[in-house]
Amino acid sequence: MIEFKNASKTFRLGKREVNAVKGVSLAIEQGEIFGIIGFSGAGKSTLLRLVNLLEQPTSGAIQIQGVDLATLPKKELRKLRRKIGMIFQNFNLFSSRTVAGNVAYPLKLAGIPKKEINERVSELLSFVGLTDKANDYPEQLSGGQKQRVGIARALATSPDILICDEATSALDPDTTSDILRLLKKVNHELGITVLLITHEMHVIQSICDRVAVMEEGEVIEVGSVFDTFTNPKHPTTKRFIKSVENDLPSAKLLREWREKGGKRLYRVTFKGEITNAPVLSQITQKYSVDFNIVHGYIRELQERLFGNLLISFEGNADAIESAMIELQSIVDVEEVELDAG
Ligand SMILES: Nc1ncnc2c1ncn2[C@@H]1O[C@H](COP(=O)(O)OP(=O)(O)OP(=O)(O)O)[C@@H](O)[C@H]1O
Repeated sequence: MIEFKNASKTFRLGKREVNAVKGVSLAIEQGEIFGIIGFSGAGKSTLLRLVNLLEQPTSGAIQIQGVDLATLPKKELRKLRRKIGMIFQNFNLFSSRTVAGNVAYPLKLAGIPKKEINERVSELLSFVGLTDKANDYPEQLSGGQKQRVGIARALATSPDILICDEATSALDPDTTSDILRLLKKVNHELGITVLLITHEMHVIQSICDRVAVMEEGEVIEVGSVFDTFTNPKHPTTKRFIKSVENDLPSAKLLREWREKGGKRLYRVTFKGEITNAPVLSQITQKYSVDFNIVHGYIRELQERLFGNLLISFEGNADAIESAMIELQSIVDVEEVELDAG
């Protein structure tokens, strides 16, 4: 539905060129929540700004529902922009307008009659849970409430797409969760495609269906959130995942484990149904081997389970090897490289 076709954007600063977006090809499907993650300067904001032509691509194209934005006459482009709502990290509300006034603004611009505007505004404020704040001014609101106004305003013209530019980065963790829940509701109940950028992996983990990882203007990895979390390919993706999933014990815990005689550690990963099966106990019993879970977690990602456990085995070396071979035929097992320390 939103398609980047080999899109690039180069900024010229005097003699210097900044290649903010380099040959990005991505297709974002209608109705999905798609996240773009990257460190500061990776090119995320620039990529977003190409979607509503706030920036023109230097080369390549951006298509929405098959229409190349660059070919649209001004009037058509204005019409299309109304179908793309946008929310921002710093909310961008009009401080001189009330909550209702902010939400009404895009409807006024679109020339909607006053009575209709009033009805739509109260419907939107009820949707975002701010009915009682209609006559307040932005400065009287908390950050989370301001973002709710931003969302109501972005939804006013019934967009097909909602673009979120670091929408939760200025909010505390609880408020972030509330806003992410609201974005999920926007997607589920209104069928709106949500395209968000963030530098926080937990945002991707909590609401996205798919994720693209950006670095130095390029998309270096793209896939479902489940696949990306359970099988990240690029080192940068791995770094992002480490920020939410600590998959190694601390040096202190490892030292204690070694002091108790621990030598070899294996990472066993379970995906989906198998997470609920007693695989470990059955196989270790069969070969009379003991096992000890040193570290790990089991998570629900996109309604599927994913387990990542660090395990040490005790018993006869041949029996451990046989158990390991059988285990490897069912789940992923790899020995963890431990530094000498
Ligand atoms: N209007 C501009 N003129 C010149 N350079 C720009 C402009 N906008 C962005 N850049 C440069 O393009 C690169 C990508 O910036 P961009 O803001 O898209 O990254 P980002 O991933 O969104 O980072 P952040 O999270 O810090 O906003 C950076 O090097 C930035 O300095």
